[in-house]
Amino acid sequence: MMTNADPFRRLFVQGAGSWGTALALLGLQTGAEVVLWTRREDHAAAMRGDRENQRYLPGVSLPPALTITADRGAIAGCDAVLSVVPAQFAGGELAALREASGAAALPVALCSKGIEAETRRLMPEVLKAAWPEAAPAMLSGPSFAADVAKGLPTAVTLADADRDRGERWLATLGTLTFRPYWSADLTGVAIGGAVKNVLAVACGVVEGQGLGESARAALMARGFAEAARFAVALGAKVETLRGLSGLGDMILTCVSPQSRNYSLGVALGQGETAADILSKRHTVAEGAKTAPVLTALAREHGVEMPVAEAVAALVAGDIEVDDVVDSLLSRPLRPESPLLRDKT
Ligand SMILES: NC(=O)c1ccc[n+]([C@@H]2O[C@H](COP(=O)([O-])OP(=O)(O)OC[C@H]3O[C@@H](n4cnc5c(N)ncnc54)[C@H](O)[C@@H]3O)[C@@H](O)[C@H]2O)c1
Ligand SMILES: O=P(O)(O)OC[C@H](O)CO
Repeated sequence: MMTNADPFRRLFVQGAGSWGTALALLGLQTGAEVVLWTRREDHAAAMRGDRENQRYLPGVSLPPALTITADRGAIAGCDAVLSVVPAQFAGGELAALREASGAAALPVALCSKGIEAETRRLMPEVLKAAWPEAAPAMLSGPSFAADVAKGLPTAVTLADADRDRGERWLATLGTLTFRPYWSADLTGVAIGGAVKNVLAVACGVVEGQGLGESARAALMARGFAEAARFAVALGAKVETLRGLSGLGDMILTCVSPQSRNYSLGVALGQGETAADILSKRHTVAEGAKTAPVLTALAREHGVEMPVAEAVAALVAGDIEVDDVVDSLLSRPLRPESPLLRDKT
């Protein structure tokens, strides 16, 4: 137990991809009753039959205590929700769950890392629009589902503007090996998680092009600077970006072949097209959908984000990979001071 706060007792986990499944198992470990919801009945039936999520988290047993369902009505009696649906589907799924709950005023921890393309909303704004009665929290940080499911040490940020409710989330999810740290800055946590996916694609491109680790480190540092400028422009705290959900997750995702976003970048760097790569996968690489909406939002706020712009152009197929590298390398030389300058 990490805190003396009362944990939530019955969790509804919305989304049975790899991360939803790993988080559902964490909830069971801290003693909660957990309902794992998937949108497809055949997926629910397969998981119930196999006691394994073979599609998204193979090799991990799902204990009998875990309730697995495709029925949103199972939210009845739950006292908290973890929403783990890819960012582009989160709004619709949250609205449907609100209806199933009878518009209940439940705490909802948003665990997706992206920006809704259609509305340019960050995840807390998506929740507010879809389910205004819900009390928002954000869970984000360096954490591969497979690592968490194996019980490997992991630390993340849990943001909730209400400290007491935040402590309840820490009590609900914290274990000896999974360490959530509280923050009040939901906007900063939402931005860190969304932007790091885009930067990871860029770092993968550097790897795919064989440009070397020095180039990748430079790109990470410049990418962090643009992420921090963007976050400050949207009212987030720069220290949040320096924490687990910002810099921490960027370090993990920008160097690891285990990352879907980094792997997408590697394939782009090797000359494949985004359309081809994404059509072959059934898992999400959130950075592909986030890059264009991120750059649009940045322009709206007067923040230049050249790394994100390059990723957006590459994913859209508007530019060749060689030209992306040339454009990044040919930017003018000038003082570094990344956080003092809001326009490059
Ligand atoms: N996997 C991780 O290690 C990890 C860690 C932290 C955060 N996240 C974040 O969690 C979120 C979910 O990712 P994941 O890795 O669990 O997904 P996944 O790639 O493992 O699985 C895909 C998920 O998308 C769902 N999906 C696909 N099409 C859909 C649709 N039309 N409507 C609703 N849902 C649909 C599937 O049902 C499945 O739950 C993402 O935002 C991701 O960035 C993932
Ligand atoms: O596989 P990725 O790139 O979606 O990254 C997963 C997690 O977000 C890492 O923290």
